[in-house]
Amino acid sequence: MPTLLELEEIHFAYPGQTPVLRGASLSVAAGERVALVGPNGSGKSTLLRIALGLVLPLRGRVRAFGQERRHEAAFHDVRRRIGLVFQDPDDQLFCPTVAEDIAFGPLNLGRSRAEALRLVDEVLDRLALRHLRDRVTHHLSGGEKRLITLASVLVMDPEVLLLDEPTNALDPENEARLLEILLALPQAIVLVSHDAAFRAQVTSREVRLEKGIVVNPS
Ligand SMILES: Nc1ncnc2c1ncn2[C@@H]1O[C@H](COP(=O)(O)OP(=O)(O)OP(=O)(O)O)[C@@H](O)[C@H]1O
Repeated sequence: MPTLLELEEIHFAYPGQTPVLRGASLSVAAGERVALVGPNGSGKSTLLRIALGLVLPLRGRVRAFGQERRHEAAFHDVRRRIGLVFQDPDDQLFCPTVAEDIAFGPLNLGRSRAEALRLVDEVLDRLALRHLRDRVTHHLSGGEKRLITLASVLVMDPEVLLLDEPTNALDPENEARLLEILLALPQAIVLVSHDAAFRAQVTSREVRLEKGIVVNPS
């Protein structure tokens, strides 16, 4: 299977802080399901953000879909093809209504309003969330927001899904539904989750971020 995403020897420090990543490497092949684990604050979310160019590494290389990506412009294509479900839905949802939030990506890609709204309805039906379509986004519950962030990513039909604690705030029924949805998807997945049972069901390989580098558990 072709390698879709390759992070090589990534070094990163937030301004004024000790380095969080000190040579972390991770590669993801088409269709692969990888769990990224590690203690709180070990840099898992940071590594996902680096994959999309939301923060730029101090050293190291990001290769996506066969090309090295260094500058903001080179990441636009990456963000269309790799979808990140943020740990905090409030970082992702910013439109007045659910439908507008989900339509934002397709509209941004130049789809017509009618076409974007058709895609919104399609993804909401797929996730059994049609009843939330016209709700005010910031009035949704934590779990509902999380499911809508997933919808806003799936509507773009990305080739790779990066999921940062996707089960946070989900009740058992919605967690089971999320699991069913993920298992039915063809995409490669990188899953950050502290929930070992959920990881075991979704992923087939586990890597650990420890002291700034990715190690494979023995
Ligand atoms: N925007 C930021 N500015 C400064 N420091 C940050 C910022 N974002 C994260 N950090 C710090 O960088 C470190 C790594 O954070 P990160 O969120 O990547 O860890 P994580 O492994 O995803 O943690 P968790 O398991 O708690 O979600 C932490 O010490 C965090 O406090």
